[in-house]
Amino acid sequence: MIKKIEVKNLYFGFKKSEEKLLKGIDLTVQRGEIIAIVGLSGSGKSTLCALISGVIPRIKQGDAQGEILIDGTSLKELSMPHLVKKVGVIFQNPDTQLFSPTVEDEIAFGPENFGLPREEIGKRISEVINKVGIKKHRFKNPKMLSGGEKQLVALASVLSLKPDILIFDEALSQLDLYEKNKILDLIKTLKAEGKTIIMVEHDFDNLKVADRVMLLKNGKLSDFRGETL
Ligand SMILES: Nc1ncnc2c1ncn2[C@@H]1O[C@H](COP(=O)(O)OP(=O)(O)OP(=O)(O)O)[C@@H](O)[C@H]1O
Repeated sequence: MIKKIEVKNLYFGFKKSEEKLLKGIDLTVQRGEIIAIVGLSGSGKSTLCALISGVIPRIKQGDAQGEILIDGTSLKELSMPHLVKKVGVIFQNPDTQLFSPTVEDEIAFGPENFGLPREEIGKRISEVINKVGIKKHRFKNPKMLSGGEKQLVALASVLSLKPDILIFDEALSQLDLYEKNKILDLIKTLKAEGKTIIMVEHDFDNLKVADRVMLLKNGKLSDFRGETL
C-alpha cells in the first residue's frame, strides 16, 4: 500500500493564455485517509482529480506546474500501467467507463490487460462482485442496467485491479439511498484495508465518512468549515 499522496504548489490551466483554474494547490493525503473535496460547479474538482490520477496530461492536455508525488515519486516518472494499478477512478457518468458485453467481462477487462492468470481473474471477479453486491447482474449487459447499477459495475471493475488509491468523482450521485449507504459502508471498509480515498461530493450527507473535507474555491484548496461554497 502507498503511504501518502502529496500535491505541491500545483497550478493548472487548460490553456496557457487563460487565467489558471488551480492556483497553488497543496494537499497531503495519508494512507487510509478519506478526503472529501467540495466546491461549486466548475471550480476544478474533477480537473484536480484528473491531475492526481494522471489523466492530465496523459489523456487530456493542459498547462501544469508544481508536483504530484506518490510516496515521494513524481507522477511524471510513473508509467501509465503502473499508475492505472495504483489509482482507480470512478466517474459521475458510468457510461464513460463501461464497454464490455457482460458485467463479468467488464470486471475482467483490467486484470486481463495486465495478463493475470485465469484463476486469479476468476477469484477477483467473485470477490468484487460480492463486495459491491452485484452478483445478480454478473452475466447481464451493463448497458441494460440502471444508472445506479452501472455505477456499481464501474466501481467493481476499478476494484478488480486492487488500486491503493481510489478517487470517487461524484460517483455516488446516481445511486439510490440504499445503494449509496452500501457504498459509503464499502468506502469505510476500503479505508480499513488501508486504501486512500478522495471523494468529490455535492451531496453533503456523504461527507460523514470523510476524515477531512476540503473546499476548492478560486483555485485554492482549504479546510472546509461549513461556510458558503
Ligand atoms: N478539457 C477541457 N478543456 C477546457 N476546459 C475544460 C476542460 N475540462 C473542463 N474544463 C473547464 O474547466 C472548469 C473546471 O471543470 P471541472 O470539471 O474540473 O469542475 P468541477 O468543479 O469538477 O465541476 P462539477 O462540480 O460541475 O463537476 C470548467 O469551467 C470546465 O468547463
